[in-house]
Amino acid sequence: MPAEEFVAGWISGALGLVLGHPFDTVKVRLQTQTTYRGIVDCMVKTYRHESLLGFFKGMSFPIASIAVVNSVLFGVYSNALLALTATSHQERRAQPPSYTHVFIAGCTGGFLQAYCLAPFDLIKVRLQNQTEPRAKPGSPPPRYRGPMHCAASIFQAEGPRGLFRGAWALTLRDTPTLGIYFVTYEWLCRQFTPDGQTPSSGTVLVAGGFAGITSWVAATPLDVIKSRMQMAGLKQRAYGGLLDCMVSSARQEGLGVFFRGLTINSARAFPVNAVTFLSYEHLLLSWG
Ligand SMILES: C[N+](C)(C)CCCC[C@H](N)C(=O)O
Repeated sequence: MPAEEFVAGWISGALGLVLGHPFDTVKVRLQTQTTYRGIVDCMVKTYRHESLLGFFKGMSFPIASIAVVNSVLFGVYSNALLALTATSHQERRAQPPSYTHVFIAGCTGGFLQAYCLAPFDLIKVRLQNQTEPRAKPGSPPPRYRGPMHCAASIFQAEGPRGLFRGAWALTLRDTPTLGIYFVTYEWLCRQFTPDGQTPSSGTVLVAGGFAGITSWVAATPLDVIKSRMQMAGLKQRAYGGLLDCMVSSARQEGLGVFFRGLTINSARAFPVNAVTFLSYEHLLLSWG
């Protein structure tokens, strides 16, 4: 496996991520805080209090982790398909796997990547929710000084298990929805590509973008619960568990709570996943 291409894949994954991060910060804030009236209000307040930098809080860890998380997801997906259908990536255009196999392989990849993602995602969410402006003399410092300090504080206060707060909700969110992700991607590619041929770059971009949107739409209800459970360690409000978090959120805020961040999740998902799939396909093609 040539190293340059791995680096290229990581960079394009990272590019997608940087592009999507401001949307992600607004989403996390809308999901876990009640001070904002909507997307625009949240953007304006964030900009006023924290400048453009506010939108990029909590980004360094996801950038560092995307190499691991993406390789686990795509690596496990492809190897699960190999085990299920006995075809390698190159053979799959000529002998396309069934959608059931694609779904099972996607769920397997999703399940395993969720565990790699959990601690990074927790730290990201905690940092994104710090609304204090950057170090102004005289103002109280934010609780976490950065990702390492955040990880160390959680570890000290709660031990290693603390770093996996919300991991269950994350696994439940990602296992089925990554199955949906790969099924949507495969289905759209096959619609626009003559049998046996490799999909064009345009097709890959559109199919990747819509795969991202579809899976995020399906994932949003559990995404809200996941973010709330990750924040629960900090706020006074503690949930008895996943179900308790669902029920009490719905009771207090109505069923609409499960769709918080849906618009913004979808807007972010298109560019991020178009770029991710394009680099994935290009790398595999160039490795031959
Ligand atoms: C399964 N779920 C919808 C949660 C994520 C699927 C897309 C993953 C991609 N890295 C992204 O950040 O958009």
